[in-house]
Amino acid sequence: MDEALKFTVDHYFESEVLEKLLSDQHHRKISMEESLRIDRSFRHAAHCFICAPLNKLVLGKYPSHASVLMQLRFDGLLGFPGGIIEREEDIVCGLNRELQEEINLDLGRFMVREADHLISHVNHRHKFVFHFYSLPVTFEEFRAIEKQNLEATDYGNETLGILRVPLYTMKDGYHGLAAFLNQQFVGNAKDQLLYGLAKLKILTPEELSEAIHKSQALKLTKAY
Ligand SMILES: O=c1[nH]cnc2c1ncn2[C@H]1C[C@H](O)[C@@H](COP(=O)(O)OP(=O)(O)O)O1
Repeated sequence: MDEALKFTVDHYFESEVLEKLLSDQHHRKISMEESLRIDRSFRHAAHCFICAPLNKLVLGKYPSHASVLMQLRFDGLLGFPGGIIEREEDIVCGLNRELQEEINLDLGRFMVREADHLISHVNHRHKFVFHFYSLPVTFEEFRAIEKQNLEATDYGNETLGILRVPLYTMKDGYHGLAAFLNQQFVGNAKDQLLYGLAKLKILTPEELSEAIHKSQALKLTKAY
């Protein structure tokens, strides 16, 4: 990523304005190096932002430029596929193992690598470090990943199905991404979603700010 964009994205996520909007104040950004030196009483978990480029008019009129995969968990919350890393396990190995278990990712074809790391957060209250990675694929590959999900070991138990994040905005300025942001997310998954969308240049910081503001301003008035 070029330095100018990196500054924009990081600056955006560290700005006081966004800090007030982020859903969970208990997650503090931490570098991968620092997280690996953290007290052994902390657990590590890793989750993955699987995305593909897309040029589609949803419902024939709302432009959408990417597909991003999330899942409905056993507890009714939305999150990304991934999970807890075993004590002696390498983080990327553990993440690939979890992806195989949760969404039946074909590891012969797709594999998350260390270079795909996006951001990590530490939560001192729960003694957890959360690592977030990306897996950019083509749209055809994304479709193949979606189709294989039904055969996952965890499907119907820990995970209740995958979904595509609505990245479009409908005529009323709310339904689509802004409304989606009012769903219930596990941990800091909502902030990870916003971060992934910005870092992979799927949406601009301005588009994200707009969606966040609309999600909060119109939450009560737009319910069906
Ligand atoms: O998508 C997520 N983003 C951030 N944190 C998440 C996400 N999904 C779950 N979590 C949290 C919840 C727990 O504190 C840990 C581990 O949960 P989970 O992924 O359910 O772990 P297992 O599959 O049981 O290994 O991460």
